[in-house]
Parts: sequence; structure tokens; C-alpha cells
Amino acid sequence: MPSDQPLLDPQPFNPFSGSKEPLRVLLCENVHSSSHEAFSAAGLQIESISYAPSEEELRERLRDVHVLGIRSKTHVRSSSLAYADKLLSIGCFCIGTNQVDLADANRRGLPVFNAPFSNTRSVAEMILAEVVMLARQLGDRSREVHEGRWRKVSSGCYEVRGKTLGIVGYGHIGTQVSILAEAFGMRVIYYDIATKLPIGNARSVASLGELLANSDYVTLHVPATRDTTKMIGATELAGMKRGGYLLNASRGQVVDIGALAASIREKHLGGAAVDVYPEEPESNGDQFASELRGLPNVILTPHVGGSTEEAQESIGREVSIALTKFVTAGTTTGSVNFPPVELPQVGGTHRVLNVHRNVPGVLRDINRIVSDRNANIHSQVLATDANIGYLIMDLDQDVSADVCRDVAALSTNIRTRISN
Ligand SMILES: NC(=O)c1ccc[n+]([C@@H]2O[C@H](COP(=O)([O-])OP(=O)(O)OC[C@H]3O[C@@H](n4cnc5c(N)ncnc54)[C@H](O)[C@@H]3O)[C@@H](O)[C@H]2O)c1
Ligand SMILES: O=C(O)CC[C@@H](O)C(=O)O
Repeated sequence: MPSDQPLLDPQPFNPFSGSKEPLRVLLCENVHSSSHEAFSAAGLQIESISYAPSEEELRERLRDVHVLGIRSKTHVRSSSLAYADKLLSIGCFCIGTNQVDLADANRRGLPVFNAPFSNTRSVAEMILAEVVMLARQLGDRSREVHEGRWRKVSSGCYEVRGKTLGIVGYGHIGTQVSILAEAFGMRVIYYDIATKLPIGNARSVASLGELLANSDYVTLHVPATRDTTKMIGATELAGMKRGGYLLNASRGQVVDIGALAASIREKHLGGAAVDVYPEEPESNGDQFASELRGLPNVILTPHVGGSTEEAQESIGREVSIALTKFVTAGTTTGSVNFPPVELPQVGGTHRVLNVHRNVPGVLRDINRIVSDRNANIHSQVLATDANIGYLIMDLDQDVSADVCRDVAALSTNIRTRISN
């Protein structure tokens, strides 16, 4: 539905923001160098930093940046985007996009892209490895031997064959975990708010409570949403089997860490594997504090579920290609917060890209401007969502700058530029 809410101030008019000044990409958090190929081929200048900048640093840096690349730890809030006059788009070089204010980026005309399944398999493999490690207490045994202590024990150590794995969130990762677990001879049940096709012999259950009560291992693969925040707390942990194991490689907010630590200390749970935390350090080498440190049969990893060479290289390529396609041709296919538009360009034309408030009459106004300039529209496509309309038009080159300027002057304009 069109919204008549007052939106944000239109961005300063800069018709050739896509081609006449060198475009700059800022890559944060060690984004893989495989991303450089697509950016360089499109003539973009790359600056890389290894850490997640603070909000203040990001705000300063964004003043002069056209494309921002981040991973899971850089928070991109409205208060930073408000200063990002030159910014065209944001790439999350990962699956999760909860670190970006997607609705605000949408209202400002900034499409956000991610890599929806480039690291899926890496996470699934780590989960299966951890299931076996928890079953055999291998984390503790390894630490003891490293410390020079020989403890050859079998008490409390089990095979995983025949045990039940409960998967919460049966999406890309959950279904891959399901396949690998069955190959290990495990029984698989899953709970998802959406109806999902079971893979192999997996079986869906009707509620989270049913899943928790019937699983030896519970693994979480849900996104960070209001509903999944602390979806596993003291009550849910108490509803798990005594001696059961919890694995979380989704997002830190999903589990109440204090309740999990208590459940392990009280020996209700037999162990846990945790990869993600409510508060995560910003850089390698930073101190990490958690109530889970030092607890028995608790595997703690520093958010590395998707961190393999294969996954990072593939993510680098995938997201940089999506970003350069947007910068050079306006393509928004695959964006997580923008109407999808993709249009082959007619040769010898200029492409005008316009994001506007989605209110009645905008297309009429834009077509009138084109007609007043006696211009020929070679191709045109419009897609909308509740707040914005996104229009691509290929026009005669001699009129494109004038049309662009007039369109940008409309009161409904959010962003208008010429891509080439
Ligand atoms: N640890 C890591 O390095 C790492 C790597 C990749 C992804 N992740 C995290 O894993 C999450 C899952 O990734 P994915 O690719 O499988 O996502 P996905 O979108 O393919 O699947 C998520 C599933 O969760 C379901 N779901 C949503 N809310 C739910 C709820 N309240 N209860 C039950 N089910 C619910 C959805 O219907 C969907 O089927 C990502 O959002 C990301 O946060 C972490
Ligand atoms: O690489 C990262 O920082 C995040 C990985 C993972 O959590 C994801 O969302 O893909």
C-alpha cells in the first residue's frame, strides 16, 4: 500500500554519481579478496579494513563512500546512513542482514544485498562435527591432553547413531544439517514456522516444545527476529531431555546465555556448542567474556560457522557481482530490501535510475518530463513496495542529464542518478 508518511530529505542531486567521479568501496571485517575482481573490473576504488568500525567511525567514513561492504559485526543504523550522501548500496558479505536497518535503507533508496547460501554447507558441516564432539566430550579431552593430563574415560560418551537431532528453523542450513545427520544414522525432527518439505526421513513436529522434549540434540538455525529473540530461555531448556545438548550457530540473541550456563552447571544439559553471542568482540585479539567460559563439555567458537576458504571466496564473488551490477546497471535482483528490477540495456542509451516515494502519479510526472524533452524512452520498468517505487529508464544520451535533473526535482524523489 502506498504510504503518505513524510519520508526522508531527498539526497543532493548528482546525476552522474554512477560514472563521472571514481566510485569508492569500503570493505570492512576482512571481506575476502575475491570481491576485488568484480569491483576492479567496474573501475571501483577499494579500501579494506580488518575490523568492524564503531558507529562514529562508520559515519565519518560513509561521507565519502559509494558502496559499503560488511560482514555480521558492523552495525549500519539510520544515524550513520543519514550522513551517507554518496552511498548507493550496501553488501552484507554473509547470510544474516539483521545488522543493517533494512527499512531505513529502503526509505533512503539504498538496496542491500547478501549471499543467501554461499556458506550454508560450511555451517552444516561444523554442526555435525560438533554433534560428535559433544557426544564424545572431545573438546574437554583435547584440552586435558594439551594440558598434559591423560584421562581415558568412556562414562557419558555416546555414539550419535540412532539418536534424535531436533532442528529449529528448517531453511537452507537446517535442511543441509538434516541430510548430513541422516547420513550419520540419526533420526531427524524439525520445527519451522513455515511449512517445509521434509528431506529424506526427517519429520516435522507441531511445536517448539514437542521438538525440545523429543530431541537428544537441538540445533538452532533461525534468523534474528523479534520472535526468535531469547526463544531458548530457562523454560525451554528445562523442557529439553536431561543430558541433552544445545547447539547455536544462528544468532546470539536467540539463546538466553545466563539460562544456558545455569542449565549446564546444574547438569540438566550434557553440553552445548555455541558459535554466536549477544555481544561479540569487534576484532581478533579482543577480550571475550561469557558465563559459558570454563564450563564442562561446552564448545565455544568465535562466530566461525561460515568461515571456510570456500565459503568466503564464494561470498566475496557473489556479493561483489550483485553490487557492481546495481552500480553499473541498476539491477536489484536478490536485494533483501528492494523491489527486484533487472533490464537488459539498449545500446547507445543512458540509463536513468530513480527511487521515489510510492504515491499515485509519479510515473505520470516522470513520463511528462521525458515527453516535454522530446525524448524517446527505449525501455522502462517500474517495481514498487509499500514505501518506494524503483524505476529504470533507458533514454537518448543527449537528454538524459536534463531528464535526470527534472526527475530529481520532483517532490517525490528520493534518489536519481545516471548509471552510464
Ligand atoms: N554462525 C555462522 O557463521 C552463520 C553462518 C550463516 C548463517 N548464520 C545464521 O543462520 C541463520 C539461518 O540461516 P539460513 O540460511 O538457514 O536461513 P533461512 O532463511 O534459509 O532459514 C531460516 C528458517 O527459519 C525459519 N524460522 C524463522 N523464524 C522462526 C521461528 N520463530 N521458529 C521456527 N522457525 C523459524 C524460517 O521459516 C526458515 O525456514 C541466518 O539467519 C544467520 O543468522 C550463521
Ligand atoms: O562472516 C560473518 O561475519 C557472518 C557469518 C554468518 O553469521 C552469516 O550470517 O553468514
